[in-house]
Amino acid sequence: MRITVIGTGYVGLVSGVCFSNLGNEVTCVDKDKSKIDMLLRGEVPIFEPGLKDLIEHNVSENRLSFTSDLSKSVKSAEIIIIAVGTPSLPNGEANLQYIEQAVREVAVALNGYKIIMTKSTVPVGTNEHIASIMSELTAHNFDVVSVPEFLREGSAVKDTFHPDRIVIGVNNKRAEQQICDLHKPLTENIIVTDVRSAEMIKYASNAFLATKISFINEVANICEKVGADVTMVAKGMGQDRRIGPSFLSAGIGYGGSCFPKDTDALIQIAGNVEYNFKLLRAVVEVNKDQRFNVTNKLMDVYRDLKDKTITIWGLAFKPNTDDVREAPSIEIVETLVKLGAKLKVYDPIAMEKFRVFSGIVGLEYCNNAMEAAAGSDAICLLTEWDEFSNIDLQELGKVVRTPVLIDGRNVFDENKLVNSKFQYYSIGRPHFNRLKNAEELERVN
Ligand SMILES: NC(=O)C1=CN([C@@H]2O[C@H](COP(=O)(O)OP(=O)(O)OC[C@H]3O[C@@H](n4cnc5c(N)ncnc54)[C@H](O)[C@@H]3O)[C@@H](O)[C@H]2O)C=CC1
Ligand SMILES: O=C(O)[C@H]1O[C@H](OP(=O)(O)OP(=O)(O)OC[C@H]2O[C@@H](n3ccc(=O)[nH]c3=O)[C@H](O)[C@@H]2O)[C@H](O)[C@@H](O)[C@@H]1O
Repeated sequence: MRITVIGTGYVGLVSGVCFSNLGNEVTCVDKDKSKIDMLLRGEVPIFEPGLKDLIEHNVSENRLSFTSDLSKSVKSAEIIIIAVGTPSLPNGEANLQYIEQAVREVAVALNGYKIIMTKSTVPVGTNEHIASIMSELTAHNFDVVSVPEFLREGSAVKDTFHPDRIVIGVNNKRAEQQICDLHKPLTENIIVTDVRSAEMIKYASNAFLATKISFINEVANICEKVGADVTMVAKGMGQDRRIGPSFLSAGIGYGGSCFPKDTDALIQIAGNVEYNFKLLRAVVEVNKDQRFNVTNKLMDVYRDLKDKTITIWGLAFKPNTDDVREAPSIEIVETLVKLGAKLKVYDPIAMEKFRVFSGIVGLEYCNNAMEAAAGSDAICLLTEWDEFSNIDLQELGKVVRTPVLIDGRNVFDENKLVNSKFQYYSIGRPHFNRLKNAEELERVN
């Protein structure tokens, strides 16, 4: 098959690599020329484990190429994959301007029957809207198919090559056959639905995962008050096959380019048909509050943060990515700056993106975890990079000014902390919170 992928973000690049690796001839297109120039130079605009090698391999086999010439690329393709962004509008609704623009450009370039396969996350009814834009601008035949993407950043390559399932929303048998054939080498678990159901499956899946996270975070907050350990609670719950163990890690809440925007969008989709999605509204509200768990604990220890040196370990919204979109770190750092703290920050790969994206000034960016901790009055761990969980706590204890460790992701276990001098606070594990305030800290130091 000859395939054109429009958009070289996570979804576009990883799909492009996947389909070329399966033997198809794939061209990835982006209107952002700087991204295409980088890709042509052999650089990858995003950090994603395994992606660079796969791109190199498929380019060298002449199955994968990059261009900013959408029209030419569309003309030579049989399948056009739409993978452009669908960010939030101020009211939470999905902004479809990039989709509409891309579709218009595709329609104008059409030179015969093609399948338009939408991988971007789009509200229910959007693929019908895409078909109507196409019909207005071209006399050629086409089919529009919804194939929502379920990859996670940080494990995008693995998720794409070994998906739990593929959902194909399609209203036409000929297109169904071609798109099923395209995906068959990846899994036998292909679920064919109507287009609207496929669009809904994507939002419902993300909303359900976000619900699990907010649920366990609320349980964690209660655990702190009743003296239970949320990690034990999650383990005990997760062994029930009806519940499952995943997405029950309590912490500082979910971030990223998708859960926050997709939960907001689903609330709006419901609102547009006069349905108040009360449960999902609560999920979003719980998530917005949860990030302040870290700053609240810091305030419990110090009451006043003026002139205190606070270390931030981790800026990315999750490990193994440099993505900081909607990362809880942004609001936490902003809050601490407002409270007068002096901040030393470190992330293994997301610092440059954080600097540009957050626009927060006056931070000291450090070269490694130890350097960031030197002279610190408290370390706040916000992203569970291995570099942090593997740190030598004895050495760490020697470089900090005051040994306070606030673990927003519950990465340290009790055994590791026993012989360290750290006052350790985590999420939903109250028996770990060994000391309560600055006076007590001064007494032990
Ligand atoms: N990032 C992720 O992990 C996942 C994202 N999704 C969904 O996939 C979609 C894409 O997300 P990302 O890959 O994160 O995108 P992104 O926002 O990182 O990149 C989108 C790219 O599309 C390009 N673009 C926009 N309009 C264009 C046009 N007319 N012609 C050519 N290029 C154009 C932009 O320049 C940009 O490089 C979104 O709807 C998102 O919700 C779904 C699953 C996972
Ligand atoms: O639509 C999307 O873009 C994608 O959104 C998520 O993927 P992603 O945002 O890349 O990463 P996740 O691993 O889901 O993590 C999202 C956030 O939830 C947090 N999280 C996750 C799991 C958990 O138990 N607890 C928790 O706080 C993470 O720290 C992170 O901030 C979904 O998992 C993907 O299936 C989906 O395709």
